[in-house]
Amino acid sequence: MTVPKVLIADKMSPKAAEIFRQRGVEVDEKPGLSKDELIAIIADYDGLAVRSATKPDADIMAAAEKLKVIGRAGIGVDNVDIPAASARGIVVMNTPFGNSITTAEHAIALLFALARQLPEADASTQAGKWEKSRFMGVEVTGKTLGLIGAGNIGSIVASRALGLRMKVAAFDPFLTEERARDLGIEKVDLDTLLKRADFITLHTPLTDQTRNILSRENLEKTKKGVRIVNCARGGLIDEAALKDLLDSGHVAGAALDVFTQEPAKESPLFGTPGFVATPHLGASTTEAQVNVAIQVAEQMADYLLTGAVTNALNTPSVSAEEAPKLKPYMALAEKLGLLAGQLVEEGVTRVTVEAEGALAELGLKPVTSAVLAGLMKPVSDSVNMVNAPVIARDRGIDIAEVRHEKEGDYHTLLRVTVETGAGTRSVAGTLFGDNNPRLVELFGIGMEADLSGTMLYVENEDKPGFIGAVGSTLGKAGVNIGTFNLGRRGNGGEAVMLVSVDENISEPLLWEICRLDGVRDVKALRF
Ligand SMILES: NC(=O)c1ccc[n+]([C@@H]2O[C@H](COP(=O)([O-])OP(=O)(O)OC[C@H]3O[C@@H](n4cnc5c(N)ncnc54)[C@H](O)[C@@H]3O)[C@@H](O)[C@H]2O)c1
Ligand SMILES: O=C(O)CC[C@@H](O)C(=O)O
Repeated sequence: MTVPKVLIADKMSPKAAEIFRQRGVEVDEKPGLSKDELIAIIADYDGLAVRSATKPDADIMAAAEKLKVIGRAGIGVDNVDIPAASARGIVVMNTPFGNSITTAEHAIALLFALARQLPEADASTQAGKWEKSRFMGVEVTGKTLGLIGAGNIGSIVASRALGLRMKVAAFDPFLTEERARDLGIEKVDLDTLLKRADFITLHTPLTDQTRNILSRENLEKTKKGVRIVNCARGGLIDEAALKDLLDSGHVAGAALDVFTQEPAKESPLFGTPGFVATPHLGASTTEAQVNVAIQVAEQMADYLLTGAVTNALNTPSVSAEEAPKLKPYMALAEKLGLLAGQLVEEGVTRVTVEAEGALAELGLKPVTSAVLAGLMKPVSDSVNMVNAPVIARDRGIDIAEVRHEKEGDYHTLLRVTVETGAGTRSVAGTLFGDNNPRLVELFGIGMEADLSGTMLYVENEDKPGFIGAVGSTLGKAGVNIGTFNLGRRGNGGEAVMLVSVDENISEPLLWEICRLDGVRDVKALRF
């Protein structure tokens, strides 16, 4: 096995490089590369670790021939083109909890900075002005904090605000009444929040639904004298409207850690009374940076070395404990998918993945991804486990997963059923000795086969002399037989054979077999 190689492309705690080396992953640290410089070297790397400065886009990924994983040491992945990564089979992971406390603390720090005008008071005092009467503040105790987004960071902010004896009203469409009760906060709609809040803090990702959530219209609906904090993402607030409302005195204060354009080297907001700015410092504490560096390096090393997937945004998670157990099933799943994909002739409309026995106790999502990757391999060169579910969905293929806790004839079984306009066909396999994938059922006919190399598939009427005829046709063509695997639905009924051969099967040879008496279908398969 070759040693995987990772590039750390942004400034990161040295802990990340230390962990990669300890885990046996080669690592280069090159923060501050331009896009062109990154494109020039990225082909060498299996992993790319970034914060927010590097923006892995489709151009960078097109040059990244070996890249398997992009790790974001942080939460927001808006700097990574996830669809482009998925299309190339690159796993994108983040570290969703490593900097949450730190960012929540920054939001609280900004809340106090606004309540007591700390930056302006500091500048004035250090300028020798001693303007005691200019800086009249407000207490936060008893005030209402309007929380937009009550996920990881929002709920930490809520708990800190409750500790400060604030009341917390949250707008988050995914917040349940039960969770709100557990957090000790009130779930409200956005208009109620805007009307009631003395302070507003934003903790949502930037999406089509949240972009401009504090639009001019919504800012105008806020309570006069409101103070606003944004430690989440630029783009959530209309910055021009915020400037106007600060100027008019409707908004008493606003603190932004994040901006629509970053780095924000200039802004109409700069210098506005009541405005406080920090340069995207939400996650910038020693503790948080060590946390995210350790997490991203561990997760990327796990994936590159063992296949374990944690906190991926474009592929299902596989724990380090499950990864070795799932590995042989993934091989079985891909082979069964590949078999089904080569045997169906019409567009697939539905795929059902059924697990029986031991497999039913494991996570099925990665197994389904492997089935789909195998299924679509005959029609796509670039399909893999990461992009297969996306491609399948884009093609309108309906996917179902079924678990049967009860063991059947085998201690573990994977069945793949494929529906097309021409009907439904299913194949099933098991693991021999816990490790060796074997086909055990083909279109409902019991048959054992090791799916590997080149194989001849023949569907025929069960009649005497047929097997000999196939054998001698292959022999005459100089094709050596490895194994002969047979199955039939009953004496004289439908029969199938899978013959592994040492040479390629030419088109004329296929035609010759096709012309044998009783043949219904013939195919050359590759595994
Ligand atoms: N300033 C920084 O340095 C910094 C640091 C860390 C995280 N962040 C940003 O903070 C944000 C929140 O992080 P998190 O870890 O709490 O994320 P999270 O996913 O745990 O929480 C986000 C919450 O937003 C809610 N949400 C989604 N759409 C919404 C909508 N239309 N209206 C209201 N709520 C909506 C979700 O339901 C979820 O509860 C992310 O954008 C992240 O990038 C910034
Ligand atoms: O890396 C950083 O400094 C910012 C991280 C932050 O924006 C995040 O989304 O985690």
